[in-house]
Amino acid sequence: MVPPAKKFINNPNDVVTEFIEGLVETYPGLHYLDGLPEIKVVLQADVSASNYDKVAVISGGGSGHEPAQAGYVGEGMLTAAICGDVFASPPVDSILAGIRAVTGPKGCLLVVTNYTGDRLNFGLAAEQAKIEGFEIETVIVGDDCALPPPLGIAGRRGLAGTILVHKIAGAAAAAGLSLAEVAAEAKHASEMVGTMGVALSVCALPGQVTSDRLGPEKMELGLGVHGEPGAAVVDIQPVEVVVSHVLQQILSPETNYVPITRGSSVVLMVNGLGGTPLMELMIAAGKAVPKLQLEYGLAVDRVYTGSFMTSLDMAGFSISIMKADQSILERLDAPTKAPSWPVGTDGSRPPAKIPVPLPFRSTKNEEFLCRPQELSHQGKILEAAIEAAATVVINLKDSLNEWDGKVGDGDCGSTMCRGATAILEDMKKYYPLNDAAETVNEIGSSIRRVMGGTSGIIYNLLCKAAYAELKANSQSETTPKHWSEALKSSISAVSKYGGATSGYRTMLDALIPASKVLEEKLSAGEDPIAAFVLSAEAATAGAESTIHMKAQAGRSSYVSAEILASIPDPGAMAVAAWYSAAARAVKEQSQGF
Ligand SMILES: Nc1ncnc2c1ncn2[C@@H]1O[C@H](COP(=O)(O)OP(=O)(O)O)[C@@H](O)[C@H]1O
Ligand SMILES: O=C[C@H](O)COP(=O)(O)O
Ligand SMILES: [Mg+2]
Ligand SMILES: [Mn+2]
Repeated sequence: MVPPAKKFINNPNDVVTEFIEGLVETYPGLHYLDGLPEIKVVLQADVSASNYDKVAVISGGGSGHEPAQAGYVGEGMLTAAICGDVFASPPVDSILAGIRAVTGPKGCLLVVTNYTGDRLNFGLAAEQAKIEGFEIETVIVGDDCALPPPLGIAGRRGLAGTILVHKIAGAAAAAGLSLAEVAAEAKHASEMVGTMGVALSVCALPGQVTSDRLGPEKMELGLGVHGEPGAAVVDIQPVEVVVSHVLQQILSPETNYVPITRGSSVVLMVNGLGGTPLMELMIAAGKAVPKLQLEYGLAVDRVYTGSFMTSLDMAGFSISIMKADQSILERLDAPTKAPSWPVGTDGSRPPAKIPVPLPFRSTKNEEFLCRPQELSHQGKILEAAIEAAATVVINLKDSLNEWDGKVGDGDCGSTMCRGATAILEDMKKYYPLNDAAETVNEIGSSIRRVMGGTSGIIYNLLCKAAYAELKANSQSETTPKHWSEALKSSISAVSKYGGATSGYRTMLDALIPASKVLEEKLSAGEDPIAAFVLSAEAATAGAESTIHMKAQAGRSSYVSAEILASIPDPGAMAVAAWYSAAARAVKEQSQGF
């Protein structure tokens, strides 16, 4: 057994919480929303929703990119940062807690990196916040220039250019502008910046074994900040050659990702990915500036070199180039107290914890929900199915992480395991198991509480749609036909929001065949349990068939076909596992009667 990567950590599950604890001790101008362990929000110490007379600027995303995003919280930059687990976007409830904590009457701008998980979790949180009466605008940043168009529905990744967007939005908000004006400046900035990354090594996730995909002689060009494979693997070159290649890729007139032409003014950011010494970053910056000036005819007005948005301990860097005008330069130069923006900062002691503004489980749920004293026949079957499904997901954690490490960012198993563990705990406490619809709703709220990432929000959507369908149609008893309809409507919801369908190499490639077989067999009058078991076989076959699919959604869409060709989609394999375990459990449980 290869041991996990060596790290200065305690429990790998606690790294984000313990990072924030250290951060707020270090920078007294920052506070940590206290009270609920799942909610990891860092905010400006002196801001509360009731007294805030500026537009709040909120960002966030998966952790592992420190100092992004929490290190950019401070007057003149972000008002709050929502921290997800490592490489997994934060769940909806955390984002909502952050919005509620800092948003005043002028509203809130969400600056979101373009990842499926972030887009959907922040998107749903924005919808909910609007219902609660908040003014919300969202700007999505996708500055990656590594891959040429056409890109799948995942689009361009949000990379270090996002930090420049934060600064511009934060300065515009500090200047007293309205929400529409701040959003317009942020959107404009996001359209002016392009980024590309390179790396010598792959990052090591806390508690996981490090992959040695590159070996001693190779480097990767065009990668993101999550360790997923880059666009190309090449022999190591001198940094000067690497810099030339990166500049050419960003400024390519073919992709035309940024409207920079001879004579333009630009801002340069050379960003370390966590494991690159400042010496090497400065060498890269020193080569990039004269190339931009002499070879591309650009005026380089500002240079920022340092580690601004990392990928844990990855040895690598990215270069971002933003087309600058007077207004952008003024925003970048405006003062800020954000500790990780490269200027001085101050703050008032002592650091304190302040409570999360609103409980995320409504009091209605807390008062009225409890596990029934006596389970009905259906309740027992449901309990056995949930228990089996959750247990198998927990047991599959390492395999899912390993697959996701090859075709994604290595967190799928950890995210799924977190959800499954919460489901088992909450089920014992308060799932109303005799009511199938309400139980599905509660599974959704367990997921919403602890599970971020793409899989978190997708399962959240699945549960919401299934609940609505079951609630509308299964008044007294939930029949197999109701379940089949609920599955169909959850799949439609996931397709609607996530944009993927059959053949895109996602969990839908397990869910859709399962749903079809279930519906067909039930309509043909097949015994419902046999139909469930047959549909589980279809889920498994569907999941395995993803090995041969090109990825058109999610993070795998950045990964080359050769790498994908030997690995199944982790999300689909997870579905096959829990769905099959549930079918087996239902069969066994029913035979017991
Ligand atoms: N648009 C989408 N619709 C449905 N499922 C998706 C979509 N994008 C990705 N997925 C699923 O999510 C899984 C990855 O989950 P996870 O690792 O939690 O998220 P992330 O890739 O954001 O880190 C993939 O294996 C795939 O099955
Ligand atoms: O750190 C990663 C991103 O912010 C989260 O994206 P994801 O949830 O889609 O993996
Ligand atoms: Mg992730
Ligand atoms: Mn992942």
